[in-house]
Amino acid sequence: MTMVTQAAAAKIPVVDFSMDGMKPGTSSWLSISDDVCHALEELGCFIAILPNKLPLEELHNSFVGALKELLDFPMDVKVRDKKGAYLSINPPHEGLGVLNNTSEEIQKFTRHFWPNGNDLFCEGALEYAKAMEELDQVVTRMVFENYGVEKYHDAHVQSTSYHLRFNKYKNPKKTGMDVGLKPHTDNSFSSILHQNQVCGLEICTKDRDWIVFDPPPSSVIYLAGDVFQIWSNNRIRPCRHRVSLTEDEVRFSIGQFTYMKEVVSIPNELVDEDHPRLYKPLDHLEFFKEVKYTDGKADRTVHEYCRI
Ligand SMILES: O=C(O)CCC(=O)C(=O)O
Ligand SMILES: [Fe+2]
Repeated sequence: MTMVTQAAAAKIPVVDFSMDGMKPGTSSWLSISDDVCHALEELGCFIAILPNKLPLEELHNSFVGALKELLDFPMDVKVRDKKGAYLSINPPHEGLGVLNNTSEEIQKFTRHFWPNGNDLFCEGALEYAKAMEELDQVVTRMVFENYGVEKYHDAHVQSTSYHLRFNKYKNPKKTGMDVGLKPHTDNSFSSILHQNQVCGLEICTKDRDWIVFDPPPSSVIYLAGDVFQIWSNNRIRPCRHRVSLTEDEVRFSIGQFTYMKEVVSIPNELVDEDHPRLYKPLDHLEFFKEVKYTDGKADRTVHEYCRI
């Protein structure tokens, strides 16, 4: 295993979205756009400090606090009529997903577990999902603008579907297992992760060092997935990450993953002599129909699927 480094040279960039008056076209917007693009090209991720309007502290006391109760439901409740939404990728890991996190789906998901309702969970999840959706749209807009292809951004937003997943990792001291998730990149366009107070997410640098995600207050981590790389014709680096369980505690995390409903094609503006077209247009949903999983491992990557 490679060393986990916390050296000052290998830090995850922090981008602050909480500044007042950050509007498209302003100098702070442009400078943040540069930071976002640079971080996604170099490391495939950055830490985002969220706008103050999202009361993350409160959400921790309500919605994040309910994750324990959620993942403690008996297995038959967790798997029942939630096709594909229950998932155990590695023995210490369990995840439950809302496959299309519209408010209707989040309400349906809540009623499945709490037939008499659970407003704290449902409203917290809705508020969280909305804030992550907004963050994703700001980030993709910044990248599209930075590459001079902002005219495609509205269509991109229209084509995006958002999925939530609530993850639990059992206590490693109790199970004797410390690998939460093996190293991987996500087959999403983008992923946004948030965790309870238990660390464990690690990011792989270009030099193959692993850096621990130790979040500052009010923050999440934004990760580029495989499809972001494909869309950008290899400019954006998909973030390689893993989960190592080192603390004597149960770990919870929340992921929001974006998938594209329409075919993803590389914008012509991003193809030139220095950047020949590397990928065929990708039907992301078709990919998910064709890919086969064994023990949580896919039989092909999105890259293999659409590489020219
Ligand atoms: O739990 C985490 O922090 C990471 C989750 C993750 O990498 C995934 O669900 O793909
Ligand atoms: Fe992941």
